[in-house]
Amino acid sequence: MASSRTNEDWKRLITSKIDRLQSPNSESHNSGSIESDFTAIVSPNDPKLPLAIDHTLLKPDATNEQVDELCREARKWGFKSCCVNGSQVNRVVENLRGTSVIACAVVGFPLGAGTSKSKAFEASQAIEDGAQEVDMVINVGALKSKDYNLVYEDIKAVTEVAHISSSSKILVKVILETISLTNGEIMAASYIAAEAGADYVKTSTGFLGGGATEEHVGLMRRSVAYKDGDEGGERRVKVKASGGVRTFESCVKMFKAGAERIGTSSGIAIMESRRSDATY
Ligand SMILES: O=C[C@H](O)COP(=O)(O)O
Repeated sequence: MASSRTNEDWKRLITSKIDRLQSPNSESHNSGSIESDFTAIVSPNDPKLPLAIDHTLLKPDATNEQVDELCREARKWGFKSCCVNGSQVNRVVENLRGTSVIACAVVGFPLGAGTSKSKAFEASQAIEDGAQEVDMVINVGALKSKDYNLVYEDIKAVTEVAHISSSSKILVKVILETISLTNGEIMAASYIAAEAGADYVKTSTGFLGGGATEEHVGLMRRSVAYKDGDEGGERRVKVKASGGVRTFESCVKMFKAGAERIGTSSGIAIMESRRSDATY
């Protein structure tokens, strides 16, 4: 269903949202408790750690053998998912059959500049192939043009496919590409994603350098906090930190800032820090 909001409506809503978030005395400023299943993790030996990690291989020249290895590693360590490009979803699903590790597919990746219809189709194909989570890139150019309705419809095209058309609910993570955005744009994009039914807002593709920062994760967390409690007290929109998260210490920082999922191509290095049994 098309949004009944115009770009002017969105501008008003976003301005009021940002004003509330920036006001030190407002309820919104203090909302968005960062307590989660993962904030208490102080050791890489904590069994919850791998459940927060999307084990990721998104480079364009990834071979079948590398995808198989990714799945072997995910099974060994018990990661939450293997995150891959669409053409590899079938292979990942076959590799992970009978395990608790799920397949996650990226959509509109890494630029996010294609059409909403193509993103929706890509998502539906990935879901048909067995993906249980979909990570889509927003239309960054539309956001910067303040074409908020396009940004919303673009996300909605994917959340509708994932939440309505499939028999089991597929989670949608919305990649903002924070390195390209101002703080105001991060708040606006987080708010629009939450309104469009996102399950997570995610920082980065990892393709533009930079990546997740504690500041951006915290800002995203606060921007979507207004949705908390909508569904039986469950936190409604979560934050995934991705791009440049290479160490256990970095994971801990992201959890403390409000992330409840980490996307990383360094999952093995992170898990192998178990040897030291360090606490932070
Ligand atoms: O979605 C996850 C990112 O692409 C991973 O980025 P990374 O290679 O910097 O860990």
